Amino acid sequence: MIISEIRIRRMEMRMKHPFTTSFGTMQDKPFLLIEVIDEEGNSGWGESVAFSYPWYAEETVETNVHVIRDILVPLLLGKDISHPDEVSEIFAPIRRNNMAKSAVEGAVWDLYAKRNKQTLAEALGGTKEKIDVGISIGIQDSEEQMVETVRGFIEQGYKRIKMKIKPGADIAIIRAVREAFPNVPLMADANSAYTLDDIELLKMLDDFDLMMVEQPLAHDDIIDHAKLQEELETPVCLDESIHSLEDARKAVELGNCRIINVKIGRVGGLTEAKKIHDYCVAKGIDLWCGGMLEAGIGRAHNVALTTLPGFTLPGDTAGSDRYWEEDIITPAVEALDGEITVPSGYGIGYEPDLEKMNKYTIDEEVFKSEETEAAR
Ligand SMILES: O=C(O)CCC(=O)c1ccccc1C(=O)O
Ligand SMILES: [Mg+2]
Repeated sequence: MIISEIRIRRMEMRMKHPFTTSFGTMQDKPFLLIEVIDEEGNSGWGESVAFSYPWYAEETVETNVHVIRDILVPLLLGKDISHPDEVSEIFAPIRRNNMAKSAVEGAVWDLYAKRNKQTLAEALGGTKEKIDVGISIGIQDSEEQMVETVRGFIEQGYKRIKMKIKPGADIAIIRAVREAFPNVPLMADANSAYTLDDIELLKMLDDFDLMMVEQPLAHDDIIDHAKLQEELETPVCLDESIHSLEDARKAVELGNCRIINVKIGRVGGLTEAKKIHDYCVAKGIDLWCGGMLEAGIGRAHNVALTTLPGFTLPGDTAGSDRYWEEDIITPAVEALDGEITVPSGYGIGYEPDLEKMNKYTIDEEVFKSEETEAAR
C-alpha cells in the first residue's frame, strides 16, 4: 500500500471529571489524531497520547506536531509499505519521540488491517473476543471519598481497582479501601513519587494484599526498583521506565519488576508492544495494557492490543463514558460487567464519527505525496 496522504488533526476535548496524579490535575485534553490514506482512498487512524505538559514523559502535543510534521511525515509519505512493521524500521533512526511515532504507526496498522479485511486484533495476532478491564482512580480529597468512588466502580463491574497514591496520600487511603472491600483486586500507582528513602513506608504496602504497586520510583530508574522488589512481597509493575523491548529485557533481567504495564504510545507503537508481549510471555512476566486517558481512536487501539494472550491482567482501558460526555467514534467503547467486547469491524472496528470529531477539531494539516499532488 502506498502512503499517499497523512493528516494531522489537533483536537481539544474536556474530560467529564478532573484526574489527579502525584504530579497534578488534568481535565482539558488537547491531543492529535493522525489519519493515513492510501492510494485507493482507504484511511487508517492513530492517536497521539502525549499531554500538553511533559509531566509523565518528555513529549508534549507540540513536540509531537513538530516531530510528526517535520520528520516522520517526510520519511513515510509516498512509501510503498507491505506491512506496518516496516514503519518502525523507517522510524528507527529517529531517537525516542515514541508517542509521535506510535500515533503514525498506529494509523498504518489500522489501514493495513482494513485493507486485509481483518480486525486490528486479528492483524496483531490477538485471540480474545472479550477483554477484562479495570479502572484507574485519581487521588481523591479524602479517604471517605476514595471509598465511595471505588464503591461506584465496583458496582459498575470493573475487575480491578487502581488508586493513584503520593506521599501523604497513600497508606491510610489504601487501608480504608481495603477494609471496606476485603476481596476486591486492588493496586496502587505512584507515578514515580517515591525514592528508596521511603522503603519503610513502601514495605507497609505488603499488609494490603495488593496485586502490585506501579512505578513507585523514578521514571528513568531500572536499578532501584530491583532493590525495592527484593524487599517487597507486593509485585512491582513498571510503567514510565519501559520505552522498548530492550528496557523490558533489562528490567526483567535485573529483577526490577514482576509485571509490566504496556502503553502503545510509550513504547513507540504496536510493533514494539508486540515484541514486549512476546518476550514477557516467554519469561512468564504478567502484562496489562495501560491507559493515557485516550479518546476513542487510542482507546480502540488499546482494546485490540489487549486481545493478545499475554495480557493476563485487567488493564486501564475503561469505557468511553468514564472519561467523555460523547466520544468521537461509533459506537463508543462500552465496558459491561468489567468486560469490553472486541468489535468485529475491520481495522480498529469502531467508526470515526466525523461530525463529532469536527466539533472538537482545532485545525488540520494535510500532507500529500508528490504522486498524489500530481494526479490532482
Ligand atoms: O484511565 C486511564 O487511561 C489511565 C489512567 C492513568 O493511570 C494514567 C493517566 C495519565 C497518565 C498516566 C497514567 C498512568 O497509568 O500512570
Ligand atoms: Mg502508571
